[in-house]
Amino acid sequence: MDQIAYNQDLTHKTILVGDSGVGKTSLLVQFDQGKFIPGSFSATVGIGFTNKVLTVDELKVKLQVRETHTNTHTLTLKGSRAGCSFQIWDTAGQERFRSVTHAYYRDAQALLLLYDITSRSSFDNTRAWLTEIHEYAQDNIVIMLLGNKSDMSNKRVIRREEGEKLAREYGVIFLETSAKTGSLCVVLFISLLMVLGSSFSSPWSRRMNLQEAAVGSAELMNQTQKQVQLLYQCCGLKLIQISVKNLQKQLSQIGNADQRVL
Ligand SMILES: Nc1nc2c(ncn2[C@@H]2O[C@H](COP(=O)(O)OP(=O)(O)OP(=O)(O)O)[C@@H](O)[C@H]2O)c(=O)[nH]1
Repeated sequence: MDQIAYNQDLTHKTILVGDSGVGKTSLLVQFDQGKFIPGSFSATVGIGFTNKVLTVDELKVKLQVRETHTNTHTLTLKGSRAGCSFQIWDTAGQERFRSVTHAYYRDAQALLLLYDITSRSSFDNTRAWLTEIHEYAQDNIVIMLLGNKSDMSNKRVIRREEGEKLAREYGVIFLETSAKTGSLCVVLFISLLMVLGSSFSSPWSRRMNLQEAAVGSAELMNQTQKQVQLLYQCCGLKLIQISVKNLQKQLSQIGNADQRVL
């Protein structure tokens, strides 16, 4: 395994929050492993590491997911040339872990707030989450509101427009995702990294290539392209063009994952 040097001072932290059961862990696992594991995640026994390499604009980055205590995963992205690292923390949604979650807010640069499109209460609770976020997080934190489980259209109770409206009200980015199908999971995380990475000069802020396993059909890729454009418009960053053809080509070359479980 490559030894990748990075500067601890440039660590960017992202946290996933939202009610219990909305799919935070599933979304992170989908991004990390390109798969969906149905059923509830229980307490992780021991410590696991997964490493894999993907390419963002010719920059090789190493992903590291660290599973620690109950439902808490850390995903670390270490840029080999960028000299920075990104960590994505998955928090437990249950009330009893809330004080632990608060501690993570303080030094996070980005936050993914999830609700479940089949659960009215999880959507209603996002307002309370947002209040809490504003209380504990940094003022300039990047927030994304995510309506997860978009694959369950027959059980949908929250219309997309409701999510969009709430996001507009709070001035945050909105996307619907599915940890099951992988819909937008990859682009979501990569986009977030790009948003966070925009504070660095090249290569993070240049044109990017996506190389990941979780995105499927051409239709989804078209949708992905549109969503990325939307994200960048929302974030005030320059529009980044992603060639669907190039993306398809790269997706077919997947397979360089280096996975290890201790
Ligand atoms: N159909 C469908 N099911 C999902 C999706 N995401 C998560 N689930 C299911 O929803 C349940 C809860 O998912 P988790 O990922 O454990 O939710 P969580 O938000 O991490 O929950 P806590 O750790 O308790 O905060 C599991 O049974 C998942 O399989 C999705 O996108 N689609």
